[in-house]
Amino acid sequence: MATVKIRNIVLGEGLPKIAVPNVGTTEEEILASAAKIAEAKPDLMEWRIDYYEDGVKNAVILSETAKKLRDVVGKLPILVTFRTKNEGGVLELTEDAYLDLVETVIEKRLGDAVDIELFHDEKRIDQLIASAHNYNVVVIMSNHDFEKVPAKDVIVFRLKKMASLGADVPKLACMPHNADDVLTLLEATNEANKALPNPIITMAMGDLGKVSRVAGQVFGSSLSFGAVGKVSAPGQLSIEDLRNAESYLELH
Ligand SMILES: O=C1C[C@@](O)(C(=O)O)C[C@@H](O)[C@@H]1O
Repeated sequence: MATVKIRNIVLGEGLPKIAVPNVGTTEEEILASAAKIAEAKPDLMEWRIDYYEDGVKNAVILSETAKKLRDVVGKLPILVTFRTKNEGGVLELTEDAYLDLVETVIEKRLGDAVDIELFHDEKRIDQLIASAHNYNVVVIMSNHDFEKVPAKDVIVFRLKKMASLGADVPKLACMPHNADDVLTLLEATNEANKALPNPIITMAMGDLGKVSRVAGQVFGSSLSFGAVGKVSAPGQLSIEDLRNAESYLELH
């Protein structure tokens, strides 16, 4: 399997990596959470900029905060994510505003990796992926269904589609309502992981989905999101629980 390097971490090799979301809403909160997150030593910090309205509205403010954030976390890899409202995010943006914001994140190199959602204008997505690669920014492409778990073939299709568009790491999160739904997500993960050269990331959300967040080694998800303080999605475990579960379940 091909691996993907984000600064000093390698996705698709060894234990699934742990990302902690930073959901601060002001610069002060963002920097304070970053200090706590860095102290907990995850593999990566996800900066959820949809929580940071002032920064989303003003690229200068966003860049200034990004510089301070880098000083606080040192070498810790940073994934910058604007999650749209349709896919579980906090702020509403027009299609163009979303795509322009992602472009700013890439061209100002606000992080080492960027989240780009699959379901947007394909031409712009193509350009953004090309630009990210020019700027040496890793592309984690994502899709979220907060209502349900799509059919297995749909999940596999979406993950393959992301890879075919040039994403480095395809990612999908969905909401199960019963055990069958969780199995569907896990089966799709196993199938996509075998079919694709890319490391992938999947999770079922909510309490039912928790088991999927610790099952990456078995079914093929290369990263799991754990919380330091506030969660950014339902069912996220604390970083301590996630770390303990991963080492307990380690394959030898
Ligand atoms: O895509 C994801 C996954 C996630 O939704 C989760 O369920 O852990 C959390 C988000 O912050 C992140 O962008």
